[in-house]
Amino acid sequence: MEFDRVQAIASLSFDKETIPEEFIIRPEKEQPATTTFHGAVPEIPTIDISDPNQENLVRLVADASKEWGIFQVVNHGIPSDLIAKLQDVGKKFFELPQEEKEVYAKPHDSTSIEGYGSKLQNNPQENKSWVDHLFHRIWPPSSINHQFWPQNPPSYREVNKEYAKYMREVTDKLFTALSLGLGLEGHALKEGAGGEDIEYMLKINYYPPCPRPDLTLGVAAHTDLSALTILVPNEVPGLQIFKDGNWFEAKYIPNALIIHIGDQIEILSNGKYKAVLHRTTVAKDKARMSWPVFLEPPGELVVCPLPQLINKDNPPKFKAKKFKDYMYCKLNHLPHHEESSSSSSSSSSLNPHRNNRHRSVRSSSAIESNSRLPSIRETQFLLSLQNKEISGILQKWVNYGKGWRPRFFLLDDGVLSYYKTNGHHHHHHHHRKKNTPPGEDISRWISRLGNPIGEIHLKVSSIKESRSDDKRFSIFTGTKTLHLRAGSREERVEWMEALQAVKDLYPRIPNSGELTGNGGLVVVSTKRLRQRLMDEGLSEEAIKESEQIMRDEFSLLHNHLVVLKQKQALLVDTLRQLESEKVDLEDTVVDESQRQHENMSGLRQQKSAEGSASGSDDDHDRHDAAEEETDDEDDDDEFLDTQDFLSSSSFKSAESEFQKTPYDSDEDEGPLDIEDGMDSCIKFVGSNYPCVMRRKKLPDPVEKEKGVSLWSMIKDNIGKDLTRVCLPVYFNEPISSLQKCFEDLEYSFLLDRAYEFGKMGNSLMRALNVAAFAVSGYASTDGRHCKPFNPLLGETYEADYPDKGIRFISEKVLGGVQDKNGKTVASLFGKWDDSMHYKINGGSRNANGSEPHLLWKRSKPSKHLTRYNLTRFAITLNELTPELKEKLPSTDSRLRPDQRCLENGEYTKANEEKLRLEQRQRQARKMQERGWKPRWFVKEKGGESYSYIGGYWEAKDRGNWESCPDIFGQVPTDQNFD
Ligand SMILES: O=C(O)CCC(=O)C(=O)O
Ligand SMILES: [Fe+2]
Repeated sequence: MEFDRVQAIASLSFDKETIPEEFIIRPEKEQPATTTFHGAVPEIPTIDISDPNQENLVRLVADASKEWGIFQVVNHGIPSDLIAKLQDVGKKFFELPQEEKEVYAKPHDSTSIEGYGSKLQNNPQENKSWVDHLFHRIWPPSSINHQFWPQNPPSYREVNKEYAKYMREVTDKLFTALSLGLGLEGHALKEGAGGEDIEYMLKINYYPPCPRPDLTLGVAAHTDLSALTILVPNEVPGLQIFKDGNWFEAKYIPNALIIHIGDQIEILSNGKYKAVLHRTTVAKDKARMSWPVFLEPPGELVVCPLPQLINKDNPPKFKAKKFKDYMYCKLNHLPHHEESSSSSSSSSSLNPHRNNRHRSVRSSSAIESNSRLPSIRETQFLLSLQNKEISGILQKWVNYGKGWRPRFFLLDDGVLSYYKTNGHHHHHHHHRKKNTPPGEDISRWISRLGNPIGEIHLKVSSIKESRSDDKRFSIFTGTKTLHLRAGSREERVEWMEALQAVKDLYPRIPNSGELTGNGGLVVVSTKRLRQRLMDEGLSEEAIKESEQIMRDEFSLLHNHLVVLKQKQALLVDTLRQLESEKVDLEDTVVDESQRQHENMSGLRQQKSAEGSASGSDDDHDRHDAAEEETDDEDDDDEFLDTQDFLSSSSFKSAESEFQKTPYDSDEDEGPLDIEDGMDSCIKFVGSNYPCVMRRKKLPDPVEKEKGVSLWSMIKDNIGKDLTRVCLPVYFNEPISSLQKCFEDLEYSFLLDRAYEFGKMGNSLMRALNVAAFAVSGYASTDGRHCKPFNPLLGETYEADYPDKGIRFISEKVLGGVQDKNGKTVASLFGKWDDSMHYKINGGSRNANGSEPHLLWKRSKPSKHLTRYNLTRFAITLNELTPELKEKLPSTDSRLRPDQRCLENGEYTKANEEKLRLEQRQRQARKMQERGWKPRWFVKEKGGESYSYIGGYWEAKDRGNWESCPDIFGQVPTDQNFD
């Protein structure tokens, strides 16, 4: 118990440089060190209430209450030695031994706030406040509970009684001035707040010295739920006022009283006077204290805007509520400040506090109070928070070559900009999680970053959290998608909150579906036309006809618009897709050009060939020559990746969730672990194949991935047909399309099963398994961002998988690979990238169908995930054992050098080889014109498909590959293909 008191905690941690975690304000950007305004501070109005010029006084009080919601009063008539005594006895109380103070502790079962205590943590996310307090009423006498009035120091009671007497006088003066300031009679506000029944609740705040005043707050941002608060502080500064978007420190004026407008005056004045949003900071080696007196209506009193202030132009802004209910709601995070139903709802739709997002207000405490719905000032505060800068480093997905790169993001005024980070900037980020350089003005710091490389207007963007990775999220701007990753889950929460808060400020503009919606209904009034024609004296028949003409014309026009609208929607979709692809490419170019520039200036003489797609000047020339050579050909060369790349559907899957979590399953599970959890009735087939040991991981990369010089490549290609650009291997996975074809057979056991069921005459199960097979091929596409190598003409791939009961041979012929086509039957359900279940329900829609049965489940992801995200099965496809190497024909994908180099992580060589092979392939068309034919397949007569002519496995058995061309060889001569 004792150690719950902040004072006790402070005494323990006094020598330390830290404070307990639960006191530290999160997010960091809300800590007082970051949020306090430094510089020329506008001063809270100070008012001399002894001013005999009543009019003047009223104006000052009213102005201050409207603009600030707070002011200081001097010459208030309370003797300064009484104030000194009040402070002295309060201080002495807090200096009593802990046990003695605990005598006055607020009883646990008490519904009142009276007593000695510390702010309770309402929930674990909320931080604790660096303050202890004592509450007790001091007026009216009937409300006083003396059990909470300390007996020690002995003069405590007397001094407080005396103080209460003076308080009443000051209170009356203030209420009068405030009432007159609203054009009301002098007693109006006091009466509205309870008249002589107003309760005076004294609070003593004791803020112990704090080793880290920069990290915590005494009292978090709040408005007081009182009508008025009259406060005396000690000399240690700490009260802060929120005004015009900033937290300003209130100046300490000895002997002045600080007057806060509370929620009840805001309500009574129908919003004319504003409850002030305030908070307190703490000091490093001094105890701060304050003595607010909260003037509160009696609990049963219904508080509502004063009727005198309400008229047609001034509808009530607040609902009537008993004070005790208001207090209950505010203390318990319930809506307490709803606007009256007659007032416009537009401001509440702007209310960003609905989701209780901002901790500083969430943990607000007037009298230990917390609010869900904010007062006007709180709302302004929240709005300003959202317009405030929030910044930090996020990992941004750049492209397939570069992967994730750190970028500095800055959210300011609804725009999220991002910048390159380098050099000294990095340095800062290591220090602080939220990356604002310590002690440095953020705007100055940002100006050093240079121009942003991108800007996102949040009001038109949508944001989405990744479900599989708790650090990732994406922003879709309508034309491009940014994939981002925060440093931690908490950081993502912060970003999401900030981004969402900004978005909430802009009400959604409905997608103009009006044209297509409403069943295409366009209301055309012919009333005026009819009137006009009638005036002309036309016959009813003619009028009707005219009306019909008009309607027909409108209908045509409308249809036309609908079509246009649809076209526009299509275009926008296409644009979005293109844009996101383009942006990725552009990012690469920007990155590369910058790097190139740096290289150039650093190494003036040396032409940088580092990481370049070609290794030397010669290569460049050769490359150019090759380009020129084919420039005049109007063929659509299918061996150049650009086109495929730009339209690759794998781009779209970048938006899907990456499967990055390493699966902690046992690697040595048998090949049939996929059948775990499968119904025994369908487990019975396919398990009698031999076990073959295959590799479980790709080789470790030889080279560290370094940027391929995409710039030099693009530079060389400026003005050329984009489809002729050779893209570096970074966009590829170390698998060819032929191998990928075989990958579709990963779950071939489904076909085996279908076959078994067919044999048994169970055609339903047969169909279900075939359908599951059709779907299963898609399971491996998850997270596969790279495209397979486009096989060279004549390239082959064999897969001998006795462990699956399959032998597979493929060859690149002209024409594509036939698509698989699967139709799902009604009783089959599940997710293509996860599992399929079936339910036998006889085709009826009855709810009493059978239990769902697992038909197929995707294999567990590999433990050894690389950036290619290959499945366990895919990892085996390009494996080349020495025995196999001896037996394979020279055309096998496994022997393709660029692909092999990529798999080994020899990127430079892989790029060189890819370039070489693609140049060579440009002659493929010529080869075909000269009558080149596939080796193992023949085109079916009158059809587009090819069929196997046989002989491959036989040739393999004989080890006779004489008929196979050296398609990957070093010397490109046409003869090789003849
Ligand atoms: O300590 C102060 O100056 C202000 C305290 C306060 O705002 C409160 O207790 O409601
Ligand atoms: Fe307060």
